[in-house]
Amino acid sequence: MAVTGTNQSPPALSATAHDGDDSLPVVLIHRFPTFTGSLFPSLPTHFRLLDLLTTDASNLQSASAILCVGPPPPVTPEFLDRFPSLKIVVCSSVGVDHVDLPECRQRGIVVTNAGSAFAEDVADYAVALLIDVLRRVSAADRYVRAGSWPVKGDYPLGSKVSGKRVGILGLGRIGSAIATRLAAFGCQIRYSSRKEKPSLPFPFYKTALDLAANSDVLIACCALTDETFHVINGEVMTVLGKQGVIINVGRGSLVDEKELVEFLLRGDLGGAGLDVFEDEPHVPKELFALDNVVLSPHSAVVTPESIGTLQDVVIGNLKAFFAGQPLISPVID
Ligand SMILES: O=CC(=O)O
Repeated sequence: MAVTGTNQSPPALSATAHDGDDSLPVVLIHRFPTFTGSLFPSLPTHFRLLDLLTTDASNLQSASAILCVGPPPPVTPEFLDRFPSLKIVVCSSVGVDHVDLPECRQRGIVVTNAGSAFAEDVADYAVALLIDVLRRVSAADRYVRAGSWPVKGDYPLGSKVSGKRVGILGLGRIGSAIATRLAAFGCQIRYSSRKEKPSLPFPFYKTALDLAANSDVLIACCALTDETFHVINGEVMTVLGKQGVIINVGRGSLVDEKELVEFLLRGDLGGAGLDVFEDEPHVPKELFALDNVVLSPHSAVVTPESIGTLQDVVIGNLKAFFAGQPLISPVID
């Protein structure tokens, strides 16, 4: 999961990247050209920020730290070749699928992510999407706004949330926060994760297929890796069944989007709540007409209230690195 989606700007950030005090440690900012937002307000107090898009590359050979804001364009081997002294890539997102982790590991470059800075925000949003799809909140809102209520009468009933078997794909910080919330709603939680977590009271299923076969709703919130690419495929959708619902707050490519569109168009799935897509910001147009689908522009990620925590994590990781201390949220170290 991303501080932002693939190319969105985080909200409410307020100091632009700039050269600063020469005595401060240098941090290179890696961002999309379209990122017109600004950086965390107190970042320039601690570091001299050099924007990769506006700084002469020949000045950057000795830089040891990069801050990815976004996520930005992919951090590939070719990108890393430009920075021979690089030792750390700090990401403001939870998801780090834009970073070639094996390559970083091989080069001895550590990578950090946003840790738990906005796990609650994403979990809240996943629950919102689930309730919206099942109880048809957005669709009913459209019905009222279109003036249909007095003309066509009552809107069709939605489906009960309590009691639903909810399969969570990825029981990390976000998945766990979703589980806590939905358990309080009376849902029956089960999960699939890289590893079983025996201390948790929820049933564990080894594969997405087994999880889907035992769930009414599948929530994707795991990291996107080679192993989880299209982990929700046609076979998984088939066993989830005609009433089954898919919620995705992770990455678009966790779900085979073409298959998903086909299943929804044929009525072979009950619905979907999608905050992420395979080719953001482009969303399959076929979904626009479907009232059992809730679409959202990679908005689950963070709230202004969580930006302060995110800033602490980002700055904390950079400070720890320059001080030779343990990192706060290493993904590889
Ligand atoms: O999508 C959001 C994130 O990875 O932080």
